[in-house]
Formats: sequence, structure tokens, C-alpha cells
Amino acid sequence: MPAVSFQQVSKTYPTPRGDLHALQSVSFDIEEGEFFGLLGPNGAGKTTLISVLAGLARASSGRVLVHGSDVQSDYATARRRLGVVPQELVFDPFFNVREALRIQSGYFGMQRNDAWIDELLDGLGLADKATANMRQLSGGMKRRVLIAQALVHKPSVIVLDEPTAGVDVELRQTLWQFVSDLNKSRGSTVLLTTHYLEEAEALCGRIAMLKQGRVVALESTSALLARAASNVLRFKTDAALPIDLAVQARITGRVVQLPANDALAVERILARLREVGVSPEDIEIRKADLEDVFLDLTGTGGRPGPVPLPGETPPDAGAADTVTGVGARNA
Ligand SMILES: Nc1ncnc2c1ncn2[C@@H]1O[C@H](COP(=O)(O)OP(=O)(O)OP(=O)(O)O)[C@@H](O)[C@H]1O
Repeated sequence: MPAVSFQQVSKTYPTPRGDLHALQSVSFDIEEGEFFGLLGPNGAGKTTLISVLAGLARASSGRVLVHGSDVQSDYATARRRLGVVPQELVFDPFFNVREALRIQSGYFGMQRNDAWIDELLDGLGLADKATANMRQLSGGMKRRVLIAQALVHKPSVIVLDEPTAGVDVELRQTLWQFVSDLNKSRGSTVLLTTHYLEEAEALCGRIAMLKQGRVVALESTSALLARAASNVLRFKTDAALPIDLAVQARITGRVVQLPANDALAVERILARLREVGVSPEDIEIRKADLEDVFLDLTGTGGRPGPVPLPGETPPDAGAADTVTGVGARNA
């Protein structure tokens, strides 16, 4: 039996400008013990799908099962098996960290849960904050508590909705270490949405990509990577690219990246640049990554969210991230 089964899930929001189809017949299963990634550009429907799974939103049609229990008709059983880490920082300011975790355990009818609470505090780097009031914690520490709260009832399915958006590298590493350990040692199923494609590539065995509420890819991470052009030519330039290259390029500020499978493709690109008088700087060839596939499939012409990949220029730092941006920037 799958850990999670999405069956023909649709969700429509009525808006003043007509119905908005946030999810359209989304169907896929997540098997027990999988580390599964849900990716998609902003507005693709990731949070809506997770809200339906967590019983926070009702699907307009279709159904979602958690270990066979329907999240609507058998909410309590399904919810017990889910540990959902929300995007927003919501917390009760009146309690200290340990109290908050004990109260959360109580919601699930778990008494004497302190051994597990200690393990969570240790694993998430919160051991010295156990008696700190929630109000006194930094944003990063509060996020760690939210994660601990989601895991306090030992759920078999862990759902992480962009848990590392805007958090520092240290927390990201602590979190991934901890969740990977749970996945490997306890066999927990993990469903992760993230804007960091590198993270999905490193952690997820299988990935679903959503675009405008529909599944556009559902494959193992390695199969998705195999879809990418195997090499990418990367260089810097201030000049405008000729349109035939611009339409294939991924551009971040001065950095241009073009699919180039073999030496001949590299030569052709360089010859074309010479022809139009563009001199590329810092030329290198790298292996294609998940972002290349993502851009190909979702056609967003940019990365999937506002968070830059490590080592890249943030999109709001004057970078033109789309093909049309090339013309706009360099025309
Ligand atoms: N309560 C709502 N009422 C109307 N429209 C909504 C509501 N919640 C979400 N939407 C719309 O549904 C679509 C999917 O939104 P959703 O938040 O699920 O996307 P997402 O993939 O999680 O995006 P992001 O990466 O930005 O978080 C968007 O067009 C969004 O504007």
C-alpha cells in the first residue's frame, strides 16, 4: 500500500475573475520509505496539494489517502500518520520549547514522550533551548521547533513544505541530516517541496514536477537528470546574444548557459558568437543538473522561486533571468 496516494485531485478557487484551477487531476503515489520531491514554479499548486493532504483544504474532486486512510472521511487516522512542517512560523508564545512539544504530544494522546522529545531536541540542535520561551527564540530556532512539533508524534510520513526557504546554511544542513537519518533508519516517508533544486537532486529519489496545477513530470531523479542535455556551456558576456542562441539560453545577469552535448555543439556556439562579434569570458563546460530539466519542462525561463541557488546571483539583483530578458537588458 502506498504511503500517500493522490487520486485525480482537483482544486478550484472561485475568484472575482472566474475559477482558478489550482490543481487539475493530480494523480501519483508515494511509496513507503521514499524521499519524494515536489517541485514547481511559484503558483504551480504545491502548497495547495500539501494543504489537501494535511486536511487543511478540501479537494474540489478526487481523494487523497495516507496509508489507505482518506484524509477527509478518516481525518484522524490519516492526520496521525502525517507530520507536516508548515511554511509559516506559527507558535504559541506562552510556553517554553519543551512545554510546547509536550502539549503537541498530548494532542496526539502521547504521554511520557520525553525520550523522543530529547532526541528531537538533540537532533535539531535545540538541546540548550529546551527551557527557553518561544518568544525569545530567533526565527531559525523557531523553525527548528516547528519541525520538532511536526515530528513529535512519530509520524510515518513527514511533509516538509519549503522548510529551508530563507533559512541559514547551518539549519539546512542540520535539518537534512536529521530527516535523512529518519528516512534511512526508521523508514519514514518524506515529501519535500523546495525551491532549492540542488537540495532535491541530493536528497530525493523520485520527483514530481507541477506546472499550473498539472503533473508535468513524475520520474526518478536519475531519469530526470538523464533527460537533460548532458553538458552545458557556460560563459559570461555583457553583449546581446543572437536570437537563435538567446532562445535556448539560461541567463542570470552576465552568465549565459547553453545546452551543448558534444564538442561540435560547443564549436558551433563559439563560432556563432564570433560571427556576431560577442566575445565570451570565463568559458567552462559543466554537467547538466536538475535545474536544466526543470526549466525545460516548466518553461519558466527562470528558477522556480525567489530563492537563488547557492552561489548564484539573486534574481532581484538586476539579473535578467529569462530569454526575453536578454533582449530587454542588452538591446
Ligand atoms: N485561497 C486561495 N484563493 C484563491 N486562489 C488561491 C488560494 N490559494 C492559492 N491560490 C492560487 O492557487 C494557485 C496555486 O497556489 P499554491 O500556493 O498552491 O502554489 P505553490 O506552487 O505552492 O507556489 P509557491 O511556490 O509560490 O508557494 C496560485 O495561482 C494561487 O494564487
